Amino acid sequence: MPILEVKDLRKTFKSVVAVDSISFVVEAGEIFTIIGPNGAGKTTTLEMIEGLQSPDMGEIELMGMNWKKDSERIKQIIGVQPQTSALFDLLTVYESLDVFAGLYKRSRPIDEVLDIINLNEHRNKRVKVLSGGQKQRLAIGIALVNDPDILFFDEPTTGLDPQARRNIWDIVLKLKSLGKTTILTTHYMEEAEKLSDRVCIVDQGKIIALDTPQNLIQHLSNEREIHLSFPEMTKDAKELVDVVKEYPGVTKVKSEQNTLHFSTANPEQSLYHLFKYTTDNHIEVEQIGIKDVSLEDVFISYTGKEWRD
Ligand SMILES: Nc1ncnc2c1ncn2[C@@H]1O[C@H](COP(=O)(O)OP(=O)(O)OP(=O)(O)O)[C@@H](O)[C@H]1O
Repeated sequence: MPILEVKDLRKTFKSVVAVDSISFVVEAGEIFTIIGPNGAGKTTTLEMIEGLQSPDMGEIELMGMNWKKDSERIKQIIGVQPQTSALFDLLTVYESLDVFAGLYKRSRPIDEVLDIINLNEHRNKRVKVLSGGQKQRLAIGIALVNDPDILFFDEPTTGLDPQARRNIWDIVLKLKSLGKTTILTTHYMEEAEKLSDRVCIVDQGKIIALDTPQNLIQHLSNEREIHLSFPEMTKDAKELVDVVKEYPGVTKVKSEQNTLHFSTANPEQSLYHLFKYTTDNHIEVEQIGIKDVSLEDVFISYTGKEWRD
């Protein structure tokens, strides 16, 4: 059952079209990620759904309700992670959650929230002494105090180190196991790929692709990047550059130090020929690597632009 439906959403700021006819449906229980480069329109889209900005055009339905008629009821069923800069430095972790819990009719016990965000042992610490990752977890906790059905996290891991980022991923997955629906934005392709049930890639205010990470990757061409390194670059190994160039579907062949790199649209066939050649010619191979296709490649293929975190 769809828990959120967004239809033809549009928002402009003077001459800037921030969001340009965006439509999608999110099913209950999904982790739905909106990913895109800086200025793509992620935050504006999220804030319109959260009721913080009003669209110029389009419709938003949250569990069959809309902001014009049902704003008080919608506020009870959604959870929005505040910016960490909006936290109160002098309150403790527990007090911060307690203050926000007081704003709602429905609530989840604060001890349970502390368990979910893994901050139980820091419950009596003041916000100002928390690390960046702990502050983000507290901000997620604030989104949970009213036990909402739908959660919105805007770039919850930006600026965090890899471990702190993984801690946030664990929380998002825990929330999924509790039956919550999460809509998040991110700059990080790896995050979108690991966490999401479906990914919505946006660029310049428009959706350029929307599907499961697996489908997005599979629909891309079969092309793979392969590299082969040798203990030493013998004459035979050097000649491989010219040999590999002739294989069907092979492009971008180059050799760097002791490694041969190439792309191929026929990975199985190219590897078969390559191994036969190295065996027949007694060329010793040290290491072989095949780069997985990632969401980053999907972005590049749709937009023709490089992806930058
Ligand atoms: N209040 C505003 N006034 C004027 N322009 C705005 C405003 N908010 C957003 N924009 C512009 O709208 C476009 C989309 O911005 P938005 O913040 O939604 O992108 P984003 O994908 O969230 O980017 P980032 O990853 O940098 O946060 C950008 O060109 C931005 O400069």
